Amino acid sequence: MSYRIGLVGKPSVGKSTLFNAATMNDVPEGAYPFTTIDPSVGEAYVRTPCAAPEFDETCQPSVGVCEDGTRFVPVKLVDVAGLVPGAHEGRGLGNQFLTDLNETDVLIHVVDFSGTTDSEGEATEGHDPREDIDFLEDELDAWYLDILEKGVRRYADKQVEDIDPEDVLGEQLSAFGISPAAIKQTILAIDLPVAPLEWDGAEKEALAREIRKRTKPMTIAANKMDTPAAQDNWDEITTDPAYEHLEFVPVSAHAEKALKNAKEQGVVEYTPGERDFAITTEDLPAEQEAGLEQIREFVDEFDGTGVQQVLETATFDVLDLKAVFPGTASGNWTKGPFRDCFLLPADATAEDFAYHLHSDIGDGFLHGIDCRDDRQVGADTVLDHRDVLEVVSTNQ
Ligand SMILES: Nc1nc2c(ncn2[C@@H]2O[C@H](COP(=O)(O)OP(=O)(O)OP(=O)(O)O)[C@@H](O)[C@H]2O)c(=O)[nH]1
Repeated sequence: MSYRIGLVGKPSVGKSTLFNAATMNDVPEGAYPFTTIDPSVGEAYVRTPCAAPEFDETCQPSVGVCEDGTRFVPVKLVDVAGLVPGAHEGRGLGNQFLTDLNETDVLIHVVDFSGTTDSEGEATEGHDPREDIDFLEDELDAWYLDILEKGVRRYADKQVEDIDPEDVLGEQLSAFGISPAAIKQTILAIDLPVAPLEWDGAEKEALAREIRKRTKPMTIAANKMDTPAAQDNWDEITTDPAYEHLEFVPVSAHAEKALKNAKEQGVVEYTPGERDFAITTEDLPAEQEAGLEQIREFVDEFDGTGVQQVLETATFDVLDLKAVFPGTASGNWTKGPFRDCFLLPADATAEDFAYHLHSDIGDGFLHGIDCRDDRQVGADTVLDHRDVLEVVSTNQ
């Protein structure tokens, strides 16, 4: 399976610019594992240092690319259109928006930090980006609360059946991809009794918010950081204790798009995510050169355009995934070295990895081999980021 990162945000914050910049990659034709039919789903990449050089191998990626020892691992990026602003007028979030949202594993909320778009996406000045951050969180919480309350009512009706509360709530909340066990854990984590009929309004709200945070983790792309107003907002908001629970990444989607365009024209050499690029043409029009020099100042100050960085924050920090390479301890690569690199949950074990590679392995898993030191690895061993593992099974 491929993880899905959802891009959300009100109109005119730069969602399309970010989506296009992130999915516009010069990956060789045919390397795509799927063809894009839905224009709102694209392939983006997250970077991880390739393991092949440590093994004196030249990798042959089956998907994505490897540039100068940096592996670009595919993730799906979904432009979740239709965030309806103006909930204060009672409109709330659109149904399609909510349906699409449920298909994502993590969200990047694109926020216009320049404050030049109002809550409806119309041009303005001095709009406080905090309003947009609060709006989305509050709306999502209200949606979760609504479904949680339905679950509590169902539990009240079913009480005579001697059924566990988490099972009833789990069924009601199943679209959010949370198991009954995880619901119980969440209830206990915020010190509530596992007794829904005892919860008051504030307690239900707190639980809905906690379930939302766990099932729809979010990072903020502070976009349009190439403007002075955005930089002032950045200083204020990222030091505001009310927003400590969120990760913020400074982004200029514009700069990334411009660099990718220039790369496509053969005007610059640029590896996505790098804090530098080289102009390779001598007779650039003065205007374009000045534009690129402005971008150079930005990427130097902010350590890149932020587009790669926000994808990687969502993947590795917020969703807490790790990249694992299938390997061979003997050095006999039947299909070419280091073809694959997979993203797995933080708690994935050697056995989980075996199932990921061979869904038909059944109970044939014997053990793994850590290819760096040839050590045998048991089924329950939790893997580390960038492990290189051979799977040994009875099927071989
Ligand atoms: N200064 C600056 N402007 C940007 C940046 N990214 C996007 N913009 C501008 O913001 C405006 C809106 O960008 P879009 O990408 O169309 O925004 P959107 O969120 O997709 O808007 P909708 O399609 O209406 O949902 C355009 O004028 C962009 O050029 C950025 O990083 N910096």
